[in-house]
Amino acid sequence: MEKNYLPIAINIAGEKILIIGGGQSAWSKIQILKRFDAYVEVIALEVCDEIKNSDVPYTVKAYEKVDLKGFLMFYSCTNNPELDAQIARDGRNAGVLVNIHDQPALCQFVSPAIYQDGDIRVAVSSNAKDVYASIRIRNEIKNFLETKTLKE
Ligand SMILES: C[C@@]1(CC(=O)O)C2=NC(=C\c3[nH]c(c(CCC(=O)O)c3CC(=O)O)Cc3[nH]c(c(CC(=O)O)c3CCC(=O)O)/C=C3\N/C(=C\2)[C@@H](CCC(=O)O)[C@]3(C)CC(=O)O)/[C@H]1CCC(=O)O
Ligand SMILES: NC(=O)c1ccc[n+]([C@@H]2O[C@H](COP(=O)([O-])OP(=O)(O)OC[C@H]3O[C@@H](n4cnc5c(N)ncnc54)[C@H](O)[C@@H]3O)[C@@H](O)[C@H]2O)c1
Repeated sequence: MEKNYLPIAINIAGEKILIIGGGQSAWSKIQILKRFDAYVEVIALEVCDEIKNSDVPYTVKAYEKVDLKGFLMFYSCTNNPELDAQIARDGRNAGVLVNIHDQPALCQFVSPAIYQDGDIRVAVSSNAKDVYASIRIRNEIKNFLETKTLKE
């Protein structure tokens, strides 16, 4: 069935979120999740310096299905399509929400482009069809809201 993403706002403060992979894609995700106070853990064969120098706990190991246990959701950033497909299947079987970096066909949820001003959040999604449109429209909304605030 064709994907049809419901945009929701989910509380992740203190929630356990797993990142599989420790490269720059993983680091980008971690920074966003930490802004929203998630409890993030990483497992990866190799971890980049940014993660090593952060306060995010990481384990250097090969992914195993059992690693998913106890997490609300996870992001796979392994850059390995075969492994990602296996991880996506494991996530569904384990009932843990799956995001596979830059592979919307394998995702149960995707991330919108966000504008945040305190408690106000605007999220723009293209149903994972055109991320560049999402970013452009988010920027237009941001400019509109910031100009409006300046005039008030
Ligand atoms: C909004 C944002 C949120 C976030 O990541 O948290 C986000 N991508 C961001 C940045 C970004 N993404 C890409 C670049 C270019 C540079 C690069 O190549 O790295 C940059 C720019 C950058 O990195 O600065 C390329 C890209 N992204 C995806 C694909 C695959 C595909 O489209 O098939 C390709 C290759 C496309 C191609 O063919 O060129 C896929 C996805 N990107 C999504 C979200 C989800 C769909 C959202 C929706 O519904 O519209 C989804 C499905 C991922 C998911 O959520 O699983 C974040 C905004 C940062 C901000 O706020 O400014
Ligand atoms: N935001 C982004 O997405 C972004 C930003 C800047 C640059 N890049 C570039 O895109 C390219 C890809 O980056 P990336 O981070 O997606 O991939 P990467 O290849 O850098 O990292 C993949 C990670 O997955 C881990 N991994 C692989 N197999 C594993 C297994 N079986 N078990 C556990 N861990 C495993 C590796 O150890 C590594 O940490 C790089 O050149 C990067 O510099 C991406």
